[in-house]
Amino acid sequence: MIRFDGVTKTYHGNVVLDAVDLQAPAGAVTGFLGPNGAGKSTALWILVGLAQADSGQATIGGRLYRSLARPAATVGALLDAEAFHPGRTGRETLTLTCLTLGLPRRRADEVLDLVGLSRREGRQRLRGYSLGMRQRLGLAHALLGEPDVLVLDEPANGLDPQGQRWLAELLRDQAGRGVTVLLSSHQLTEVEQVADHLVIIGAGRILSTGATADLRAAHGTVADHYFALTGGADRAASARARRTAA
Ligand SMILES: Nc1ncnc2c1ncn2[C@@H]1O[C@H](COP(=O)(O)OP(=O)(O)OP(=O)(O)O)[C@@H](O)[C@H]1O
Repeated sequence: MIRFDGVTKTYHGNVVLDAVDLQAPAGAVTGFLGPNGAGKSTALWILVGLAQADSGQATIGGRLYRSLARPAATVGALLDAEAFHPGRTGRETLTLTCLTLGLPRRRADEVLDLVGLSRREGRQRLRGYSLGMRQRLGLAHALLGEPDVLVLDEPANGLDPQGQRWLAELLRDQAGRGVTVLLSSHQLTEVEQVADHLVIIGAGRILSTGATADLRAAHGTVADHYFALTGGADRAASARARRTAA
């Protein structure tokens, strides 16, 4: 279970997250939707201890990330598929993390299989990977420690339609095993199909939360609901930017 309670974050006087409350339950996929600059990545960075909240807290199973006893077995994160060294092969990248975490080297091959990267692709250097292959490697990396919680920032970026379908099945399978999946994305239709719950954020504020089926029943399509909410959030963001510039 992931919880945000009153998380506020300011960068250079701009409020990027404004008293954000959010819950992502275990055994479910929670889609985290919002326009560019809404604060999704900042929220995920705070959750995994890469950025500090000014106030409030984000917890995993009731604990701050930094106080988790076994962080890699608890949380798998894919925040930036470009973060790995381009000169290493996919398998080397995974094996290095296995060694760091005390996992058997064979786990690297297991997760390569799980994300559909072949042995030959595993031996390729990352500078030769397509964006879709890098996303798959990032997912493999997140899955190494068989975590209870998956935190994924735009994992479908660069995946072709088959890749997106595969990702949806992987996430449903993980949720079916009791994993908490928090998935940020811009891809409304794809997220709507995979997510049990949706959280919509705009200009740093939570605009809507609920079960996907309930939001659909109440608002027609999730896309209609999203655009009705975030059109206003865009205007709020522009107004704030103008105030900051003035
Ligand atoms: N390290 C930082 N320093 C200053 N401002 C930052 C920093 N990180 C994020 N921001 C600002 O915080 C706001 C929210 O950015 P964030 O990346 O969290 O949004 P997002 O919803 O993930 O957007 P996108 O969908 O484009 O990835 C933006 O205005 C961004 O410029």
